[in-house]
Order: sequence, then C-alpha cells, then structure tokens
Amino acid sequence: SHAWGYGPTNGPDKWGEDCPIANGPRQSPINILPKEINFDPTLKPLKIKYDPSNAKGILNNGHSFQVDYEDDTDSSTLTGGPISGTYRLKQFHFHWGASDDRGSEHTVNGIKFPSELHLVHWNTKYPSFGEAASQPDGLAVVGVFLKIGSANPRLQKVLDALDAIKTKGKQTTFSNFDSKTLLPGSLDYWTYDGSLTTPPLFESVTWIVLKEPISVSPAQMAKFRGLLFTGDGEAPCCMVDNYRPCQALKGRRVRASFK
Ligand SMILES: COc1ccc2c(ccc[n+]2C(=O)c2ccc(S(N)(=O)=O)cc2)c1
Ligand SMILES: [Zn+2]
Repeated sequence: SHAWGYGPTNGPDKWGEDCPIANGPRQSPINILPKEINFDPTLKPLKIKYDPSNAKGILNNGHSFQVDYEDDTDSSTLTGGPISGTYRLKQFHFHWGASDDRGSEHTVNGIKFPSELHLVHWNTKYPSFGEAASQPDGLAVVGVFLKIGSANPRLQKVLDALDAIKTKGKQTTFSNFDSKTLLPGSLDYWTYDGSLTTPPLFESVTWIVLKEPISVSPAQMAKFRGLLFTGDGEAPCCMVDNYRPCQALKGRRVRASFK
C-alpha cells in the first residue's frame, strides 16, 4: 500500500482503506462549539514543566516537522488538567495550510486557523511511547492555535532551523529549547477523548486544546510553507495543507476548564 499523505490519492479520505479505525467512535480532530460545552468545575489546572535541555533534534518526517525530546526521565512533564498521573513530553509538531484561511486541525465554531501546534505526551504508566500510543489513556496532546498577527519571537528559533530540514528525512540537532515559551498566557482549555490525527489514528489521545491562540506573522507562515513533503531527488511537493478535516463527534462530550 502506498504511504499515506495529504494528496488526492493518499489523503485523509483514503486513510480508512488501510486504517479502518478512521471511522471509529473517538476520531480527531473535531469542531469545537463553545456554546454547547459545559464548564467542568472538577477539571484541574494544567501543570506543565519542561526542561529546555531535553530538546534533542528537529526532523522533517515527510508529513510535518517535529522537535523531539529526551523522554527517559520525568524532567519534561504534563500533569493535572483532565489527566491523572504523569505524562512525558515526546515531541511537538505543527499542521498548517497553503494559505492563511486554513491549516488547523481542530476548528472553533467552524473557524479554521492558519496553523495548530501539537505537544505530544505519553502516560508513564506504560514503559514507552510506543507502548502508550495504542492505549486508550496512553497519550495527551496539547493543541495550540496559531493566529495571524505580529511575528512571534518564540517561534523564530524553530523557523531558523527549517532551512536545514527542507526535505523528507532530513534532521538536525536542536538543543536548549523551552517549548513552554510557545504557550499562550492563559492555559484555559477544552478537553475531549480523541485520536491521533494521522495514521495509525489510534484512539489513545486525551485532547487538551487551549482556548487562547499564539500569534504568527505571514512571513513566518511562509517559512512553514517552504518545507517539502518530498525527499531529495524527488519532484518537489510543498509541505502545505497537512491537516485532517474534522471528524464526527459521535456523542462525545467536550468539557471546558473555564466559564
Ligand atoms: C506504529 O505506531 C505509531 C505511533 C505513533 C505514530 C506513528 C506514525 C506517525 C506518527 N505517530 C505519532 O506518534 C503521532 C501521530 C499523530 C499525532 S497528532 N497529530 O498530535 O494527533 C501525534 C503523534 C506510528
Ligand atoms: Zn498533530
């Protein structure tokens, strides 16, 4: 089977052929309708503790780019919020569009943002990320919307590394980066039970989507769009529109940590 992607022959509408769970009961992303969401007073505040020295490298994986973290100790963790126990930061990555009118995976009242950041954490009750990735309580992903505005200085170090990883499979060292600086001022969030938004689409993710976006400038968005889905020597295909459309809620409840 040809590898999955975001094109007309291997995109989200085709993923169900290799991944039947694509039509499962807890798929992501979803459209968030704030008016239909209940404030849940039992939800705790998010507790995020990241150690900048855990940043390892930055990789173009042919679907997005990701910054990978050392995850063999509890030095970069997510606790509190809707989750119980300790989840370790594994990587963060983005999804974005070919133009500013689309690119995010989750939407709010049907509105698409130009990009969405995902910080991926795994439940330390399991021995490794790979083990946790397929468990119903295995992963917790913090989603942050990017909104067009002034240039975001916190993104600059990530963007400056992209020239070195233009094509699929390229990676370079990326050290001493505090991904906490990517978060907005408020940690108010919506949360629901969902899935990975790319194959294998495992229904293993507690989604924690922050209400407040962070800013990104048009010039910074252009840098994301300068990456390629394709590898060296292949006909170049711009890495854009690497987002999955919203999936059916199928009776799931979305909760808010704020009034
Ligand atoms: C065979 O087991 C796996 C497990 C996970 C895989 C994966 C392939 C790609 C991405 N992942 C991921 O880790 C992954 C995929 C999607 C997301 S997302 N966009 O945050 O939902 C996060 C993480 C394979
Ligand atoms: Zn993602």
